[in-house]
Amino acid sequence: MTGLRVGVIGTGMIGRDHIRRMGTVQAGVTVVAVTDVDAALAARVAAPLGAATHPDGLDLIASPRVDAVLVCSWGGAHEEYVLAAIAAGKPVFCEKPLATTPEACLRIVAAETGHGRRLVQVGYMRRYDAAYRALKRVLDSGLIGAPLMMHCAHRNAGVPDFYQPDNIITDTAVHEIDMVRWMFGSEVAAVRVLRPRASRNAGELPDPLLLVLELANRVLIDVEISVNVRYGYDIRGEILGEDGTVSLGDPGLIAVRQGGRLASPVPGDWRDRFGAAYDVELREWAAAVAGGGPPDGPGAWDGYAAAAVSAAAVRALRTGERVPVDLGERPRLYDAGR
Ligand SMILES: NC(=O)c1ccc[n+]([C@@H]2O[C@H](COP(=O)([O-])OP(=O)(O)OC[C@H]3O[C@@H](n4cnc5c(N)ncnc54)[C@H](O)[C@@H]3O)[C@@H](O)[C@H]2O)c1
Ligand SMILES: O[C@H]1[C@H](O)[C@@H](O)[C@H](O)[C@@H](O)[C@H]1O
Repeated sequence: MTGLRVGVIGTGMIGRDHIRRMGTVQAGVTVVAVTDVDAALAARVAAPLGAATHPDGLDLIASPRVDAVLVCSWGGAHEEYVLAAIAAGKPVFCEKPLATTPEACLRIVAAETGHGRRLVQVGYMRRYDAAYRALKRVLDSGLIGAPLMMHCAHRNAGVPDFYQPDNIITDTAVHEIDMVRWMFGSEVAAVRVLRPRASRNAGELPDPLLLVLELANRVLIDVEISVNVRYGYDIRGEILGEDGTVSLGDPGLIAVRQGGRLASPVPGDWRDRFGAAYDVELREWAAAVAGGGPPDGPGAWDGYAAAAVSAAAVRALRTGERVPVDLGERPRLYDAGR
C-alpha cells in the first residue's frame, strides 16, 4: 500500500513544520500535494518532496491523488476548505481555529452532520501533550478530590505585527478555552475579561488580560494571557481540588547549578514547548484516518465551542460585562464513542 496520501493547504510556518513531521515521525504518510497563495513558496516546499503543486486549495482537495487534507492557511481561509473536504468525503485536519466565527463553525458542523460521519479534526494539540495528559490522569483518578478552580498562564515572548487585539483571545487564549472543556468535561457557561494596566512592551494591544471562565459544573478558571513577555514561551496550569493540587511541571529538561545560581531553559515558542504534542497529534490522526476510521481528536463541535466562547470573550473584553455562552444542542454525531 502507498499509505495515506496527504495534501497540505498553506505552507507557512506550521504547514512546513507539519510537513517535516509527517516525513519524520509517521510511517506510511506521504505529502503528495501542496498549495499556498504564495505560489513560489509552495513550489519551494513541494520540490524536495516530489509533491504536486495546485493553484488553490479547492483544486488540491478535488485531486484523486489526495486521500486526506491538512489545512494550515490563515484562519479566515479555513471554512471554505473544510467545507470542500467534507463535500468530497475526505478527512480533514484543520489547524486552529476551525473558523473565525461561531456561525462559520456551525456551517461546518451542519455539513459534517449532513454527511453523517466524522471527517474533521481541529489542531488543539494540548490534548496530546504529555504534561496535560498527566494532569488529567491525576484529576480523573480522584487523588486531589473534586476540582474547584484552575489557574492558567499563557505567555508568548512576542507576536507578529499583524496580530490584532482580538487575537489575544481568538488566537492565543483559545487553547486554554479548548483545554479546560476537555480537562473538566464541562462546557464554558460564561466569560469575563479583566484588563490590567498594559505592558510597555504591548504596543497597541490590550496586553496582558485576565480571562475568567465559568464552567457549567461550576469549576472556575482564570487565565492570564501575556503576549509580549520577551523572556520566552511560558505555559502554566494548576488545578485546585478539594484534597490537593496538581500542576504542570517545569518543561526545562535540565537544571544548571553554577556560580551560585540555578537555571533551567525556558522554551522559545510553541514549537519548542509543544513539538512532541504535535507529533503525537498528527500520528494519532493519520493512524485513525488511514485505517478508515473517524478521527478521535477534537472535532468540529469542539472547534465551534471554542469559537463561541472566544466570541463571548471578545464581547466581554469590549464591554467589560460578564457574557453568558449558549452553545445550543450538540448533534448526536458528537457523542463520545460515535
Ligand atoms: N496549534 C498551534 O499551536 C498553532 C501554532 C501556529 C499556528 N497555528 C495555526 O496555523 C495556521 C497557520 O499559521 P502559521 O503560523 O503557519 O501562519 P503563516 O503565516 O506562517 O502561514 C500561513 C500560510 O498560509 C498561506 N495562505 C493564506 N491564505 C491562504 C489560502 N486561502 N490558501 C492557501 N494558502 C493560504 C499564507 O500564504 C502562508 O504561507 C493559523 O490558523 C494558526 O492559528 C496553530
Ligand atoms: O498561533 C499561535 C499558536 O496557536 C500558539 O500555540 C499560541 O501560543 C500563540 O499565542 C498563537 O499565536
